Amino acid sequence: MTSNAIRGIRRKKSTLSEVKVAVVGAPAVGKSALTVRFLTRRYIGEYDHQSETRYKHEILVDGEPVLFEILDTCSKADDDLPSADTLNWADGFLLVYAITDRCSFNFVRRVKQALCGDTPIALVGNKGDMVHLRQVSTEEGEILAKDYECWFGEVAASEQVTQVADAFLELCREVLNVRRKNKQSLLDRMLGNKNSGLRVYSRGKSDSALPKD
Ligand SMILES: Nc1nc2c(ncn2[C@@H]2O[C@H](COP(=O)(O)OP(=O)(O)OP(=O)(O)O)[C@@H](O)[C@H]2O)c(=O)[nH]1
Repeated sequence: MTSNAIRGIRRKKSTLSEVKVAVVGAPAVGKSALTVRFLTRRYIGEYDHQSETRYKHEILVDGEPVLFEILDTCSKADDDLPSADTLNWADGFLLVYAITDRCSFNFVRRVKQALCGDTPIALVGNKGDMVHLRQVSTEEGEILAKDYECWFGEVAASEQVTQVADAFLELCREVLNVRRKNKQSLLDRMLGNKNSGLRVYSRGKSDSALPKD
């Protein structure tokens, strides 16, 4: 292997961002269907699992290599919110409800209340193919997302590939953005502190305008 190739691999490894995402929502909203759709592009109608599942997946997001860790959570009841471990583990949350299930919409609101204010989230209304059974309007989803200042989309894991991937990718972008901002503000604070003893002097018009004595 050439030294250039080795350097390339080293660079790639060192720039690989890790993003941990938890997929949360009420029972049977399609969390597993969405996760498997994103990871494999396939739809698995009946996905029987009794506990949460964790996946690792490497992809390019806007040209940047990202190691995605996805936690497909498993809620057993409508009042079964994600554990403190999950809340602490994830960098971002895909909040999923089913447009056919009003209770699941209320569920994501309760989850949001349990999160810190600036936690990256994306809001997904799944089962968009079942409009005849709709209980939550698109507008309600949009209003909630506006309130949360987050990405929102209605999707159908059963029929769509790109739209489902978009939800995960948008969340990933948000995690990376927040990370960059936090890094920058930390840097600013450090530099700000360092410079706090310095007086900024700039020569300008005001110099000559000062009264001379
Ligand atoms: N029509 C329709 N059905 C869907 C869609 N997504 C999931 N389902 C169905 O909804 C049911 C629940 O899907 P899951 O993916 O197991 O849901 P889940 O949220 O992971 O369920 P739990 O892990 O038990 O909480 C299954 O019967 C799926 O086939 C969708 O987009 N459209």
